[in-house]
Amino acid sequence: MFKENTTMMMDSNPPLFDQYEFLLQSTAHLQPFNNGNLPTNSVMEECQLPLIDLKGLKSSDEKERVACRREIFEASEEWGFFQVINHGIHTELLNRMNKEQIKLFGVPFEKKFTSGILDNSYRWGTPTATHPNQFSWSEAFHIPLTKVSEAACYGDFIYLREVMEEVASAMSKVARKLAGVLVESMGQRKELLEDICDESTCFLRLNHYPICPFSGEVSGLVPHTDSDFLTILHQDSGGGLQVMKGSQWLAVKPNPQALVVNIGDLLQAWSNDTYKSAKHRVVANPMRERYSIAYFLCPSYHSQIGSCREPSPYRHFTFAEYRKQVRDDVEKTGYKIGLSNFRL
Ligand SMILES: O=C(O)CCC(=O)C(=O)O
Ligand SMILES: [Fe+2]
Repeated sequence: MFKENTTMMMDSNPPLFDQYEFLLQSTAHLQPFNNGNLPTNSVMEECQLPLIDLKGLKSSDEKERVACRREIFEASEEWGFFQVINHGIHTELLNRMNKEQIKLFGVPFEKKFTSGILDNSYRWGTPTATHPNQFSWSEAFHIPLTKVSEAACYGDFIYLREVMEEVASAMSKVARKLAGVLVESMGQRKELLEDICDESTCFLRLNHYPICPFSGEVSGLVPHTDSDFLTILHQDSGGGLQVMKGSQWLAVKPNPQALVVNIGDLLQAWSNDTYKSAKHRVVANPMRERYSIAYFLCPSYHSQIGSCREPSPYRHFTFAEYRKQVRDDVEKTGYKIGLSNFRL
């Protein structure tokens, strides 16, 4: 196990350059193809996502409660993405998390890779990429919620454990509250959500996007939709997150008071496509690194993902089936196909 007092070292970043170069060389004979995924350096309008004040949900005035629920519904229907303020998570906690995250990613690469820290959940680059435009210039830890409290996962990062526990619990509350509103808005009982959501499959993802010298050609995180019910994201102030609306990429303007919320594939399926699981990506940055933390609200593996109203546009499937299909597709093609594989 490693020591927390390791100073920030030049070799903390993974060898993204080598992996990317290798991909470039091994695909040099192929026709270049642009499937619309390539990032762009061109100046893009920053969009203000719908900004929802969650204090409305607690209002003693029923009209205000209804109006807030409607805003959540409409943003999920129109955008699949929104920001929330007065979400109940202290800025001070998020700042502490950010500091611990910087320390964690500052550990030498070899240690992150081999020490087994955070349940062996360290990932970097894109090992499944078969083409440079499938490559993500980033590193991450994906920690199942069931492991967040386990002292053995942290080595000497004792303080990180404390902060992660607090963040996981706070983000979980926000995620469940919002998903509950959305489930009720599609005419379902919110207890159904409580029954099928399970700590063993929910997870936290800590993302780090190192400075990238190829920022015009490669993404920080390739375009994707999330394979969950709903995601809560805290990003730093540097920007870089982009959302697909219609057929256009829009840059999300960071708001230091707000958390970003996005609908995942499973709520899109359950709502018969009323809610949108919108594609999003992170552009790479040649000047500054970026950190974010995401909480993914997921059902237990055996849960059936059905439909709020028959006929459903999708065949019913379990979360385990969905995960397996996504993994198989990525391994075979380099891409996630996602919900369209399940469309009837
Ligand atoms: O870092 C971000 O802003 C986005 C992260 C994300 O989309 C993910 O982890 O699924
Ligand atoms: Fe995502």
